[in-house]
Amino acid sequence: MPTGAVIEFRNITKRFGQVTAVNDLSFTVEPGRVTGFLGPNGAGKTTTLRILLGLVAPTSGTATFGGIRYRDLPQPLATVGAALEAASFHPGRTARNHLRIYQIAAGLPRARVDEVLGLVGLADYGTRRVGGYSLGMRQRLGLAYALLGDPGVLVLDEPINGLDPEGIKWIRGFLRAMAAEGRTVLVSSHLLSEVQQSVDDVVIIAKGHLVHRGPLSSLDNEVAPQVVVDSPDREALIAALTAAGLSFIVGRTGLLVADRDPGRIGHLAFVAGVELSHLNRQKSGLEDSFLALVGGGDSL
Ligand SMILES: Nc1ncnc2c1ncn2[C@@H]1O[C@H](COP(=O)(O)OP(=O)(O)OP(=O)(O)O)[C@@H](O)[C@H]1O
Repeated sequence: MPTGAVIEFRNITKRFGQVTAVNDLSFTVEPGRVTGFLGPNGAGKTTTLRILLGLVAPTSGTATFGGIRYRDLPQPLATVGAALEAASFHPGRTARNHLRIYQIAAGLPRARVDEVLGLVGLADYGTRRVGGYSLGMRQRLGLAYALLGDPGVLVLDEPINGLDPEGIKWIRGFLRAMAAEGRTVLVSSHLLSEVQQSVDDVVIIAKGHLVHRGPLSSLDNEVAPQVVVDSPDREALIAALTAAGLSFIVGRTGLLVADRDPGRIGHLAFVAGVELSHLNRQKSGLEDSFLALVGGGDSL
């Protein structure tokens, strides 16, 4: 059975000219667990993963597997399986031929190709040209490639993107099974809701900075916008809240105000002459905490 290694990012910074894509990022990812690497589009997730896999040089800092940088790993395919993009397969080649190329290059047994196709549910499609694959099937092929060397670490960039409900259900079980076997599983996503049912731990970044890390449950009430309020005239309500110096974020159910007292918000709206359509006190859910941590829903 493969052994998972600890992934460690230590003070990773990456600048592209004027843009600081990743800013002094440090965290570890543990074996035997699925870790969600979350943040809005542009937060720096892909850059961080590319640094981990030796595809981009960091401006400073180190990223290692069990203390070893990717490029120094004696057997990279047997240590780390990565799926960064789903689209880069030659359309005229069959899935089996794609995998054969890597299997031969890595000196793996030929039978491994059909094994991994079976593991990702593509056993019946291995002889089809990849050009005819759906996005979901290409995602699965990317996973098959990642699994070729039976690695102890899986690094997957947005693996749920483009999957249909059946595929989403499948990959959730797949990620769980991989971690249950002792692997280290790091999965990026810009949507917490997408991975919520699959992850044990979360690492959340925004604008290249770490904003939260811990077990998924640590997000519950991590940030506590306690009152949900809405109005048929939302702009007037926003103006009244802003004038009162109250901070809020725009959630799915209304404005989430960082205040514990609905009576106070109701009074404030009454004084400002703003009709309310919704007012209640709420324990913030995981998604609302996530949105608050990454700076609201605007950029999602
Ligand atoms: N090669 C590059 N040259 C210049 N800027 C870049 C480059 N790669 C990334 N960036 C910038 O770095 C920031 C982080 O991008 P990155 O792709 O890592 O974010 P992300 O969290 O993966 O977002 P997404 O989910 O949209 O890919 C963005 O502002 C992006 O425009």
